[in-house]
Amino acid sequence: MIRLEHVSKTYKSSARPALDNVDVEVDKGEFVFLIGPSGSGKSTFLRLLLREEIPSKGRVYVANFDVARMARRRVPRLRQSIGCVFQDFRLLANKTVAENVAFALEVIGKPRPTIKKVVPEVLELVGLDGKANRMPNELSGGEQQRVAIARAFVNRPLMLLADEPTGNLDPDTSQDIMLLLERINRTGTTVLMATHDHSIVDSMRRRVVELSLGRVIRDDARGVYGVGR
Ligand SMILES: Nc1ncnc2c1ncn2[C@@H]1O[C@H](COP(=O)(O)OP(=O)(O)OP(=O)(O)O)[C@@H](O)[C@H]1O
Repeated sequence: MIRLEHVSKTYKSSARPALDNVDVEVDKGEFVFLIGPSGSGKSTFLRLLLREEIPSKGRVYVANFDVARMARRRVPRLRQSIGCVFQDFRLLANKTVAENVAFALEVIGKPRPTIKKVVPEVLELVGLDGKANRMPNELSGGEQQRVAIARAFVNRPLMLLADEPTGNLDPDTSQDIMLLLERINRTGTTVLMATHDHSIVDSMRRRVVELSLGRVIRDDARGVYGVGR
């Protein structure tokens, strides 16, 4: 599903590589935490998968895409197969919950009857039935993140990339969001989540890939956040 082969990325303005000879393979349906201190390369890793950046060296494969080498016109197809969730939710403030989710389908040209059918289904899946007509500022942080997850998942992507999805949430709400991500993972969707949240990583005991200064320093099948620390 995801394969990085000898991937290095050095940004123009910096001497040290943000990623340094990284080899990682993630199979379909896996749930993987990407951890490491600030600046260790987690966001760069995710951006390479989306072709928001191109590696300086090495190859990046996502599904059947050779991401760094594919034609630019195919990039939207790649991005349609990847749902994204962020720390700051990134909802459209002037659209309702249902409109935010529908918008993700409108921009890829889904027919209106399909949209009318699947939006309520996905809102129910994320536990937001009854809130379809609320505006984002009428929701709690946890509810806003549920909308963002619904929007990311409504097109049934092959994988979900989550960059610090619980970073703005309290511990209980974070747990609820993790249960939801687990549920999405159980549908067969690969989940890759960058996080600093020790307690979540420790409680879930999933695969942990740890970066330090752009290198993979640990890859545990059922890891915790900090071994020997
Ligand atoms: N657009 C950019 N231009 C130059 N340097 C960058 C750019 N983006 C990231 N970097 C540098 O690359 C390194 C890795 O950054 P990255 O954002 O990938 O780390 P991170 O692990 O996601 O950090 P955080 O947890 O703070 O988000 C850092 O040294 C950072 O300063």
